[in-house]
Amino acid sequence: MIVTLTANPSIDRTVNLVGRLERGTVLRAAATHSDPGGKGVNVARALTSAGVAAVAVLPGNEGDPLLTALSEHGIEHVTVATSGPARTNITITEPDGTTTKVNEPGVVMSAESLADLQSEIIERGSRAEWVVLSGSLPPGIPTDWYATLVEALRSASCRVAVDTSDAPLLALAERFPAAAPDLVKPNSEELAQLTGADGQLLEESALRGDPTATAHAGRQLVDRGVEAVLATLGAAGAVLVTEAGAWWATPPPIVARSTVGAGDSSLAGYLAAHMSGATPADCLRSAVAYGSAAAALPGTTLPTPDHVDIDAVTVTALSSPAPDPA
Ligand SMILES: Nc1ncnc2c1ncn2[C@@H]1O[C@H](COP(=O)(O)OP(=O)(O)OP(=O)(O)O)[C@@H](O)[C@H]1O
Ligand SMILES: O=P(O)(O)OC[C@@]1(O)O[C@H](CO)[C@@H](O)[C@@H]1O
Repeated sequence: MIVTLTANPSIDRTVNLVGRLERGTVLRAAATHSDPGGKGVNVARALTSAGVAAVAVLPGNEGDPLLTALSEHGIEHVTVATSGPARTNITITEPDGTTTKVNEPGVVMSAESLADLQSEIIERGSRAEWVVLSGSLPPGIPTDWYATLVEALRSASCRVAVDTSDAPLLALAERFPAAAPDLVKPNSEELAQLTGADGQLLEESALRGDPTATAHAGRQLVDRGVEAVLATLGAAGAVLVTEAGAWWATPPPIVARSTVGAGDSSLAGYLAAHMSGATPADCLRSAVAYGSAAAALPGTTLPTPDHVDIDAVTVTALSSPAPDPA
């Protein structure tokens, strides 16, 4: 069983524009649709479609449209009461595929709801193979909460994966190695936040065929206690770094329609393969296959195994980046 935590879930409202996004004008939408969202929710959705048992833990009150949508999608979920309905995050897509996203801050979480959420995760973590801590933290949650959770889950037998950004990510890294997870899934920007690298350069050099800088940045985190770093690089695929080595996987050519949820699908693909006992290289292959399948789908539509072409992904072993002399 995989338990995902989404402290800041959302309804993802996608608006497909007829033309280009022009600031300060009235724009016409060709179509709109809504999906249940939030990073951990997306991971649980993709895992469920892949036939891997998953439960999404999130704040939410009975009658919240997000919970109704989760039930309609057949996603197992557990909620703790909170102070209001889930936020709505807006995705605006233009006909050429350009995507603009506006995320609300989320519902303020009381100390009581936070304590309930923490107990739920720790209790469920003690019976799970993996706990996945994903996404931003809503107002009311201390920025170092993920660090606290990772440390609290140390005594449980589960593995812990974290996918977050900005202050919660930096607060987690400040408490490495005590709070170093089994897996982190930064994108290029997040890897840059953690290591001081230039995120755009990491992606650009991988796109030109050289992922070495990403492997070196990932190695810095392994040296600080993280067991595996799955660094996703958009169209350039992803790099996996562990103590044992580093690998780069590139996706098949696709027409990207919406990358929203691509990172979450990558994480789900990695975990689904890991649960089946796959090698690190094959976990990476599955991550990139799921990520690129998601990027080819509209809005926050997540891939099912039918969308995923594992064999179309190319995996290359990289010469192992040396440990940081510092
Ligand atoms: N343009 C693209 N072409 C092919 N694959 C892509 C493209 N964009 C993303 N992907 C796939 O999706 C994975 C995750 O993408 P990315 O690095 O953008 O994650 P992210 O920033 O975490 O995504 P999210 O928007 O979900 O937060 C990549 O590793 C790759 O497999
Ligand atoms: O605001 P956060 O928590 O950082 O990200 C939330 C979000 O953008 O992440 C998912 C895609 O990864 C979407 O479903 C959701 O809207």
